[in-house]
Order: sequence, then structure tokens, then C-alpha cells
Amino acid sequence: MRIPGTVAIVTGGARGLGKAFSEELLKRGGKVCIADVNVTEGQQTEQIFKQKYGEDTSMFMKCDITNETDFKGLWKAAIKKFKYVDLMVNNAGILNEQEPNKTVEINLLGVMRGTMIAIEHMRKDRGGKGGLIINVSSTAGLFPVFFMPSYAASKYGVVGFTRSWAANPLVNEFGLSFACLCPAFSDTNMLTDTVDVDEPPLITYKQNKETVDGIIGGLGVNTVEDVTNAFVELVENPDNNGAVVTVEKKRGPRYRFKDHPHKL
Ligand SMILES: NC(=O)c1ccc[n+]([C@@H]2O[C@H](COP(=O)([O-])OP(=O)(O)OC[C@H]3O[C@@H](n4cnc5c(N)ncnc54)[C@H](O)[C@@H]3O)[C@@H](O)[C@H]2O)c1
Ligand SMILES: CCCCC/C=C\C=C\[C@H](O)C/C=C\C/C=C\CCCC(=O)O
Repeated sequence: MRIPGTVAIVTGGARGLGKAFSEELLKRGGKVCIADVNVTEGQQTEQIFKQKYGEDTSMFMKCDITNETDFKGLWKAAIKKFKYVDLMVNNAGILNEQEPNKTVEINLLGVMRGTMIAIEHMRKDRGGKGGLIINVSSTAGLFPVFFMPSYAASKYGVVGFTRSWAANPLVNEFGLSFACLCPAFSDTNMLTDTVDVDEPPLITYKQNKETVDGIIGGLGVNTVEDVTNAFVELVENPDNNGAVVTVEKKRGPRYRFKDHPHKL
């Protein structure tokens, strides 16, 4: 899809990758509703965006993606301000192996909830404009990661859920595409907050620090810009339904899966 004129909702848009995706859309002539459970950071980001890109192009809504009512309020407010939404980015997520239920509730069920409500509003056969739903998974959604099994499980779920929607024979009737963005380690609070604490929210990290550091060193750490460039490419790709794009510092963005024409 072309970005100028696109109206997006980006969950987890207050900071990190979600903030960067949102800002890139604004720079390229899109409009964005950032949604986040963190009201302080969300409002700060909203102020920055409004100063840089104009009052009418962005808004913030508090939304906890585990809460159906918040999601309904988010969509109502976004449609009221922008008239339509044609890009849904389910990006919000956490990393906390000490809380597997919460991990699945946010990373998987939150993304499923965000996708389902987006489909209802966006599908052309129900009066929507059609568009694109991008779900942010991780390379941990495609390969085993021994120090974060619950996180990996949630992210595998996101890939399976998104690819299954993409395979639905009604996608053309809906006018919708479904794609997954799977970054490897990327330079945001999720990474720095995890590494710079005495008790990282991982399992067996201390016993295996050398191995884990070796994995990180082997893959490299993406800048936020690396991941944002892949995000833009995915949005603009006219044939993105079913795409699963990994982003690794050393190998760049790659389309995965044999059944997709963009496999590299
Ligand atoms: N940073 C990485 O190394 C990396 C790698 C691969 C995938 N990812 C994924 O990218 C996405 C963005 O992560 P990030 O690195 O920008 O992390 P981040 O911690 O900087 O940002 C995550 C944002 O999500 C918000 N959030 C958390 N729980 C929420 C909830 N219940 N409802 C609404 N918002 C909520 C947070 O408030 C925060 O603003 C996540 O899904 C993460 O799993 C990150
Ligand atoms: C000790 C530091 C770990 C901190 C992890 C912080 C955030 C990571 C979030 C990502 O979503 C996970 C990114 C990559 C997954 C790791 C390894 C995948 C291995 C892939 C492969 O085998 O090619």
C-alpha cells in the first residue's frame, strides 16, 4: 500500500519500535493513532509528533491490549478523528519469563484481539476500506530460544495466527492482507532493560551467559532504523499477504517460507 494518506493504529506506539514505525509513517504522509498502556510515554510521544508533523496527523489513546473495552474505545476514537483506519500494527509486547501467563496474554492473545477487531472494522464487505494488518513477532517466533521459551511460544503463536488468516480464501473479498515482521535482537528498552538488570527476566541466563552472549553476537543487534526500514518495505510491498519477514543485523531483512513468492 502507498503510505501517503494511510491511517494506522500502532499498539505499543509510545516508544521503541512502535514509536519508530509511527514516526516513519508520519514522515511519509500517513496519519497515526498510537495506542499504549503507558500513558505518560504515550502522551509525550503524541506531543512530539504533533509539534513535528501537525496537530491533525496523530493522536494517542490509552489502550491495554489485554482489555477488549480499551480496544473498542481505541477504534471508536481513531475512526472519529481520522474517518477510517487501513493499517493495523499489532506491535505491543513484553519479555518476562517469570510471568508466562502474562506473556501469552499480551504477546499472543493481545495480538489476536487486535487482529480480530481490526478485521471487523477494515473488511470491505462490511463497509471498511480494506488494508493491511502487520503483526510483530520475532525471530524467536521461528526458531527455538532456550532462554525465553514462553516468549518464543507467544511469538510462534503470532506467526501461526497471522499466516492462517493470510491463507483464508476470503482475504480478497475482505480486501485485507496479513503479514508478520520478525526482528531479531534490536536496540530498544526491551533489550537494554533485560541485559542491564541483576536478575534478567530470562531463564538459565546466568548459567549460560557466554552462550547467550554468543547468540546475540552472532546475530548482531539491529538498530531501530534497520527494523523500521524493513517495516516500510513490508507496508509498501503490493504482494505482502502471508509474508513473514525476518530482520537480522548481519543478514538484513529476508522473506521466509517456501510458499511465499518473496522467499529469499
Ligand atoms: N527489541 C527487540 O529485541 C525485539 C526483537 C524482536 C521483536 N520485538 C518485538 O517488538 C515489539 C516492540 O518491542 P520493543 O522492542 O519496541 O519494546 P519496548 O519495550 O520498547 O516497547 C513495547 C511497548 O509496548 C507497550 N506495551 C506493553 N504491554 C502493553 C499492553 N498490555 N498494552 C499496550 N501496550 C503495551 C509498552 O508500554 C511499550 O511502549 C514487541 O512485540 C517485541 O516483542 C522486539
Ligand atoms: C540476554 C539478553 C536477551 C535479551 C533479549 C531481549 C529482547 C529480545 C527480543 C527478541 O524478540 C528476541 C530476538 C531474537 C531471538 C533470539 C534468538 C533467535 C535465534 C534465531 C536463530 O537461531 O537463527
